[in-house]
Amino acid sequence: MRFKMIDYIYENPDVVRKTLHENERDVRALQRILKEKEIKKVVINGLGSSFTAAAIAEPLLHIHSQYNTLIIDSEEFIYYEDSWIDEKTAVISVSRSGERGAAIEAMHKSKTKGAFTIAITGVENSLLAQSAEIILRTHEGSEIAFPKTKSVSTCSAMIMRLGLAFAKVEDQKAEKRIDILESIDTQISETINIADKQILKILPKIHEFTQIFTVGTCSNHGVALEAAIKLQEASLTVTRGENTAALWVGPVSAITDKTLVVILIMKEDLNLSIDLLKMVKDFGGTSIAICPKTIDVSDYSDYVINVSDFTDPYLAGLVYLPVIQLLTYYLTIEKGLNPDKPRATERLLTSLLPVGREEPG
Ligand SMILES: O=P(O)(O)OC[C@H]1O[C@](O)(CO)[C@@H](O)[C@@H]1O
Repeated sequence: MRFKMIDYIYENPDVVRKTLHENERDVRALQRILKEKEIKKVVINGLGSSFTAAAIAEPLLHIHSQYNTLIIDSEEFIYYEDSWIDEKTAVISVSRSGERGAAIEAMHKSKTKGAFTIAITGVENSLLAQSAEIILRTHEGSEIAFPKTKSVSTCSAMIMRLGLAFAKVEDQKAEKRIDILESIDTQISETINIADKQILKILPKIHEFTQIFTVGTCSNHGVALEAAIKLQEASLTVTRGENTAALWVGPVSAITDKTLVVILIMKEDLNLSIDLLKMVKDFGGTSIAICPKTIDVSDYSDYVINVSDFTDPYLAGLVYLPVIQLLTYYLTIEKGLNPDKPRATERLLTSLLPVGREEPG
């Protein structure tokens, strides 16, 4: 049986390109508004995958945005609102559905404190969209699968674009990255085509692990966090997402022969990743390295899945993300589970949706 999730994963390149293209004018307008309002701080919040979409873009925001930036889970808004939210703050709430209580509440509270509010959402008439001053709509189209894939990519690309828009005029590197981002859909597409075949080849050997660790650095740290959400939501496999170094300094001790470690590797973290791969072997675990063909870790890793040759660590998360999505899809169906509607869907939605609201398709 073919599930919707795999089609959605294949739509990634198109919907990322469309989202960036359709919002370009609004992004430039927003750039001016933030200047006029003399904004000093930006607070980005979301829940679950919408939070990890922001986490993937976070390193880029930290190096380019001229505004002090805080990225938090919407449920943690209460800890920061007194010191971060005022009339010089832009609050960006991210929610594909636009129907998550905490993200909407963060927006309402921000408004009462005079902050400027922006929604990144896929649904134009959602509660979140209704409560924001500016809406940046993601263009993933319909996504009925409960564990989201293409909309995580569109939200992340949108936040990356904003991070670059918030750069100072003289920031030449930001200009270059805008160009790279504009054509990143081809790298995403190439990656999906390569990785899909490679995952299918190794699937019989990797589907029985009961514990998974996913790790990466820079934008791939956010991808590792997203992998933990996705793999648990869909395949029901206990998964921990970490920064590569954070797994290496201690938690690596929990690895056993039941553990699969998925390491997202770039040239910047190659040495660290090789050290970790060696440790995984010493502790009896099994590893998958996700990296471009230009990086050869076949001596250290049990399996390798390739991404396209992409060399920007701040944008790379968008290129590595579909590999995690494909891995989730195949591990889920291999277990005989339905990736579009995991068993907890109804129960979770009852507590996630505001009263009287429905999950958009
Ligand atoms: O982007 P949204 O619609 O706010 O959803 C956030 C989270 O809610 C879910 O849709 C359900 O938990 C997750 O898949 C997602 O991570």
